[in-house]
This record gives sequence, structure tokens and C-alpha cells, in this order.
Amino acid sequence: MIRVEKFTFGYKKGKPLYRELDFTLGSGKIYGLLGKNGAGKSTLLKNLIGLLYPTSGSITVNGFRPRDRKPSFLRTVYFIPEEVYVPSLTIEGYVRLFAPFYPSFNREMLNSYLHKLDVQTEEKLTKLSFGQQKKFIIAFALACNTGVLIMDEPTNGLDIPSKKKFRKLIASIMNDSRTILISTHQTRDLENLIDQVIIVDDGELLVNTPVGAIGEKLSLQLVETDEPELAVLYEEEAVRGRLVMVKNENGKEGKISLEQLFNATVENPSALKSIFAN
Ligand SMILES: Nc1ncnc2c1ncn2[C@@H]1O[C@H](COP(=O)(O)OP(=O)(O)OP(=O)(O)O)[C@@H](O)[C@H]1O
Repeated sequence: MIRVEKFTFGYKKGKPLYRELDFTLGSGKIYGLLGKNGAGKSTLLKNLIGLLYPTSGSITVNGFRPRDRKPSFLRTVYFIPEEVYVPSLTIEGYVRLFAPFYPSFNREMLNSYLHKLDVQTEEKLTKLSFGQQKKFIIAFALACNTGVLIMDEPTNGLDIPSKKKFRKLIASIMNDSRTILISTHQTRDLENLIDQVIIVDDGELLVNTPVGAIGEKLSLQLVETDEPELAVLYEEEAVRGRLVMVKNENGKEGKISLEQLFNATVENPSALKSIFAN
């Protein structure tokens, strides 16, 4: 369980990047964190694992204050940064050095995940390509079996088949006691994987909703002519006219992609915030 209360953070005094954010992330769910470039996704993730500290407000992760960086906390979380770093070691050497920090690390699981992600090598990790290094770190992170797993842009640098394997693997290791938070720009990489979507923009948390509830709140309509009475939140070209997103008032559920939700949110932040607040 991750609890964030009145979280305010800024790199410079008097210039907060986040202002009084409140949210809770429960166990047994995969959360997707979306936001424009520079919105502060990495900054938020780093605060959750104690690499940065809130200016004010509080964060607790499984009852620990991340900023204290207690060993008993660190063994329960794994953070994969956007740019991974691997030392000049073989897989064996890496496991000998880093696995002891994680009491639930499982070597058989690591072998299986490496096999599934197509990373097998006797060579030093530094000889692997960037994508292979990233896949190694993902496999290692999953094999650590931490209750909280936080990934910053994990699919960046992965080829198309690897993205699919990544999704399959994450879905397969999910259980009721785990909390997984993934930040991404690549909304299509997370489609059908995440349970709940969080969108941050301009220091605020605008949307925090189960993916299944998006179609209850918003709907898409195909329009051929201008319809001024429609309160359009977002629109895109379609083969026979325009596809417009409006507040769902008729109760009929439709399918809205994460990309469409994200585009609508950054184009109409206050409207979307208010729709998802209720
Ligand atoms: N160490 C730092 N010192 C000062 N400002 C920083 C630092 N790191 C990030 N920032 C600024 O904070 C803001 C948020 O950055 P952050 O990297 O968290 O955004 P992001 O949403 O992860 O971006 P992207 O999608 O481009 O990776 C940006 O304006 C960035 O310039």
C-alpha cells in the first residue's frame, strides 16, 4: 500500500512541481502513470522510493517512510529507472552481488524470466545491447519478488516482440499482495495490462481511475457535421467525419483507449479532472 498525503515537491524553493497531491495505491493492482514530458513522473517515482524527499506532506510505502531508506524498507521495493545501469559483471556475478539484498529473490524465477524475455548470455552484462540490459534488469527485478515494483518507462528501448513479452510477464507475476506502478508515454504498451490509470499534469493529479470506469464517464461519438450543442472534450479525424469525446450522459459504455483519455486530459485538464473527481 502506497499512501501519499498533501505531497508537495519542488526542485527549487518557491517553485513547486507538485502541490498537495493525495492518493492511495492498493495491493493487487497494476497502476499506469501518464503525463507529458516534464510533467514530473520520474520525480514522483523517485519520491516514492526515497531518492527524493517531499518538500511537505507525507509518503508511506507499506508503512515505511521512503526517505528514511531503511534496509527493511529497501528489501520490499524495486525501482527500475528509465536509464538502467549494469556493472561489468556476468549474470552470475550480478546475482551474487545484488540478490542477497532481497530475501525473496528466486533464482529459478530469474532463469525462467530471462528465458521468456530472450536474454541468455555467459558474457558480461556490459556487452549486451541497451534493450537486452533493460530486459535483464526487468527479469532480475521480478525475481526479487518485492511487494512494490516501480518502473519508469520500462518499455523504452524494447523491440515490439519484447514489449509483448513484457506485458505477458507482468500480467503473469501479478498477485494480490503486489503493487506495481509503471510510468510511460507509450500508452499502447500498457493497454490491456493496467488496472488503474493516473494522469499528472501541471503539478496536479487530474485522473486516478480504474480503466474499466473510463467508458462509464466518457463516450465517443461519430459526427459528420458541426454540432455546437455538444461539449466536446477531444476530437480526432475519422473515416466518415470526426470522432468526438464527450461526457457520458446516457449510461451506455463505449471503448476509449488510454491514448484518447490522455489526449483529452491534457487538452482539457479542468474538465477531465472534474469528471473523474465525481
Ligand atoms: N535534478 C533536477 N533538478 C532540477 N530540475 C529537475 C531535476 N530533474 C528534473 N527536473 C525538472 O522537473 C520537471 C519534471 O521532470 P521529470 O523528469 O520528473 O518529468 P517526467 O514526467 O518524468 O518527464 P519525461 O516524460 O520527459 O521523462 C522537469 O521540468 C525537469 O526539468
